[in-house]
Amino acid sequence: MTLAVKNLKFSYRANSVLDLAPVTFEQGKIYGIVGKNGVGKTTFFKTLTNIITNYSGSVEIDGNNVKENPKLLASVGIVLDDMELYKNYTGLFNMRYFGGLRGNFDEERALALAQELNIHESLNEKVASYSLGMNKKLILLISLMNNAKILIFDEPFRGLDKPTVEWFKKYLLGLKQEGRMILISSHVQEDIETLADEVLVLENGKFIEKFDLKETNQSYIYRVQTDSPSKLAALLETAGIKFTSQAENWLTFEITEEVYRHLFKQAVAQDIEFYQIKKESKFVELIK
Ligand SMILES: Nc1ncnc2c1ncn2[C@@H]1O[C@H](COP(=O)(O)OP(=O)(O)OP(=O)(O)O)[C@@H](O)[C@H]1O
Repeated sequence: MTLAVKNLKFSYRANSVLDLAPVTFEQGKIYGIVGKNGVGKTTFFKTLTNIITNYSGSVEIDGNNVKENPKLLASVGIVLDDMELYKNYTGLFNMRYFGGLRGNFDEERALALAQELNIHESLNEKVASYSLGMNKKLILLISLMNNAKILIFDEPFRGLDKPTVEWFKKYLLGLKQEGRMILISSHVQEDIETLADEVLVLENGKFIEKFDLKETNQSYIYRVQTDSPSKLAALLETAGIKFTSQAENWLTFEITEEVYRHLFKQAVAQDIEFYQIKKESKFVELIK
């Protein structure tokens, strides 16, 4: 299964938000969609799922146009931050209602998932009485319960407690193994780094960079605070590695893990002490 976006353009009145070159997403992969606040990540997800339809260009699932064939969205699950549930009804009502819209609702599976998410005991209470986290869990449950082949998550971890985030990350990796396609946005670098196979950086309406996080020889940005900045600088210069120096004896440079290991050994041999080491994927620089 593929999800293809072809020359998608969208504006909120005079505010042009998306103007994308063609891009294709494949099954069995997790894609991180990242960018600064307000660049259009949520808008992008809304265009993929017919929440916004007045765009030009096309969104296609296996070559079929989603705007013209909304039934294709039966294979798509989505979680958006501003998603509204029926607050004056119970969690169970919402689960059955949204499940029924799909036509392939498996209540047993949904209840098992509710148990894993630890909201099964609250399903008979009105959603209005739910905490923010419980509300988010119910939205997650609704997106996951239909066995969707394509899953879209806009900031899915916001509002969840740590154990649920850990559970959910493992669950997502399991879904990927099963061959689902997952698109996820998060402002938390670590979430993207631990989950995504590929990261697409959105800026000025376009995906300006794509990073393959599974590439074995990728380089990272290292920041090291050391007791001997001049000795470390000399080491880096000898190795032909460009670096910049910052206040408080921090040095920043971009190298692969293998080169870093070698550099670290050399530093130890020369009695250079590293007080603090920070390692970041390159996409992080683009969204600061
Ligand atoms: N309903 C709307 N009407 C008009 N403009 C909107 C609307 N929703 C979003 N926008 C604007 O569209 C742009 C993209 O917003 P969007 O919410 O898609 O960004 P985002 O990347 O998801 O942001 P964040 O990281 O803050 O969640 C912003 O300039 C925003 O102000």
